[in-house]
Amino acid sequence: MQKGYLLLETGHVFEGTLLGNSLESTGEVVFNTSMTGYQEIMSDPSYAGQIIVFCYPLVGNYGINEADFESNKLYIRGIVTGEICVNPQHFQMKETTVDTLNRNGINGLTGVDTRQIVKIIRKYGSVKGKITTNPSNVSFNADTTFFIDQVSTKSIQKYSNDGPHVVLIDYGSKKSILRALLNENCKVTVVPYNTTLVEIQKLNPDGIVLSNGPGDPMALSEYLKDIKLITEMYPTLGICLGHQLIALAHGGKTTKLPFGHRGGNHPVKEVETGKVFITSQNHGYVVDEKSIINNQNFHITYFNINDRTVEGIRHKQLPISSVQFHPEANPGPQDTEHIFKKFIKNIHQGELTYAAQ
Ligand SMILES: NC(=O)CC[C@H](N)C(=O)O
Repeated sequence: MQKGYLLLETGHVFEGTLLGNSLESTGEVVFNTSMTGYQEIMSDPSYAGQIIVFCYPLVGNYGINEADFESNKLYIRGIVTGEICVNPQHFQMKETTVDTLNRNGINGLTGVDTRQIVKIIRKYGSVKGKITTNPSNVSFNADTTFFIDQVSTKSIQKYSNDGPHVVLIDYGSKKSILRALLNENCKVTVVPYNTTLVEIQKLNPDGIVLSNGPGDPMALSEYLKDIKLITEMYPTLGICLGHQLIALAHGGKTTKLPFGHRGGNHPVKEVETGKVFITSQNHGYVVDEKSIINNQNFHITYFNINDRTVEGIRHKQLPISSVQFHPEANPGPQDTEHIFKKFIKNIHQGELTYAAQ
């Protein structure tokens, strides 16, 4: 058992026990309020470069299995827990959480009052932090890594099926998005984030999905022109980062939330029906409300009940829609699975819309 520390750029220091076999790592410290789903959270590529503080006091009690990974590799910079279970039990379990951290060279710290860290992040906003063995090492270098390059697929991946052909643009897509599309019988082609408009046209898709992904959506500004054209050619669904990119491509704006939404119980209201859905979320940026209200072509379809931020938008004429939350769930509620069904319906109706132009 080695002593370790979480140092925050606010000057706060937390002492705990080091997990994993990497001795030092730095990243944006974010908290997740989900009570379960640590495996999906740790393997969600949208967390690339971040240190995840789990609010739920115990992590690891049902181990890690083969089925629930959201990516093949872990891209996080570390986890911080109140308690870690070193002797988990579950019939599907293949390894412990600490085994997974070690296998991926990821750092961790346990035995820390994570509620205190959450209070600090809520007070100061998003903060940088460091997991280290040396509590006096308080320098924080600016991290300008472009993570999408690391998390996106390097080559085109094809999945055959009988339904409509969907091109999934991979900015660090969770596996659950692919699973949800295959579940809807879609033939899916996963393409790298920098695939050009012409290359996508050659694939002859029936619809496009823009995936989730890490970092500031503005880091992809050079691709916005192509994204706008693609969305105007094919029925499109954007999820999380994909949603932010659609908004930006069509003249909207994004801003950074003080400490983000990360958890499995975020209530969103559907404007059209007044229905409330409980959603799975993981984002630090958000589409600016005014920039959509002032946009002639888009309207807001969902908003967050806790802070009234934008949770979904739709084009007024074309079948382009996007959501900030995660309809693919995992972890978290599956209440918004119907978003995928609506998208497939849009694809069929979209054929008519585009043919009429
Ligand atoms: N899950 C996501 O796609 C996150 C989108 C973006 N990186 C954000 O933090 O807002």
